[in-house]
Amino acid sequence: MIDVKNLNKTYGEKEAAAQVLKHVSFSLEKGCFCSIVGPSGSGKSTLLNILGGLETADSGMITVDGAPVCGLSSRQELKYRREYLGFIFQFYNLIPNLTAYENIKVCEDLSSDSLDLEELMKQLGIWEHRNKFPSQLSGGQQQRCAIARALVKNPKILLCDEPTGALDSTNTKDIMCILKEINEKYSTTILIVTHNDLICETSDRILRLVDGEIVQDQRNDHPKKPEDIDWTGSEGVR
Ligand SMILES: Nc1ncnc2c1ncn2[C@@H]1O[C@H](COP(=O)(O)OP(=O)(O)OP(=O)(O)O)[C@@H](O)[C@H]1O
Repeated sequence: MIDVKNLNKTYGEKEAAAQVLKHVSFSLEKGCFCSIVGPSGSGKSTLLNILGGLETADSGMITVDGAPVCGLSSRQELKYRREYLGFIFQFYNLIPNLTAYENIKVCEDLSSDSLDLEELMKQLGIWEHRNKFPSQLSGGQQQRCAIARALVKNPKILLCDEPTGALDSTNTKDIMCILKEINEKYSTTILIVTHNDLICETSDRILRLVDGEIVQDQRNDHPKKPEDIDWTGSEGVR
């Protein structure tokens, strides 16, 4: 479903130039649950942002369902993002002066093929908090809202940048269970940038980046269920 070929990205110029992605290539099939791991500064977020059209690569090719998604016009790029992509970030990025419900509703309105908002909020356990503003919600509740916002338009690909990084172990477990459930129920392809090795254990694919290069591309034929993992001690691990 996602094909990445020979992706390169350099920040800065001349002496200050730093190549942060080097000849990155991989393919992911539809419904894959993939962890992207590696040391700080290895290029994980840059890769995710390029896949999400938030940044551009210097060279290389990305195709999704056989269609190129690099070098699109702004109109085509908007269409790609609307139809294909949902984003989840470490710090939720909810709009502070909208209620939980309104934060999700604005994204529902973007799609012609959206999921049922009330059902989704109930599934995520946040329906009773629908009239609260983000500042009145706990971190776990805010992240559930952010997940609902990303999911309501029924994206084919969910890009998650350290989604449990700000959460305690109980919420980490809950959020991982939700992401797995979504992956299985809707065959959503999920990519998670993380420093948490336990998340790798739940994934069926693990890409490891070091200094902008993929040094390991591993399949895991027996991913663990998040509910079977003891997440104690992994709180705050991004
Ligand atoms: N906009 C930018 N301009 C210049 N350099 C950048 C920019 N964004 C990222 N970098 C640099 O690119 C490198 C890769 O950054 P990136 O955020 O992709 O790493 P990461 O693996 O996600 O790190 P972390 O695990 O700490 O979040 C880093 O050295 C970073 O300083």
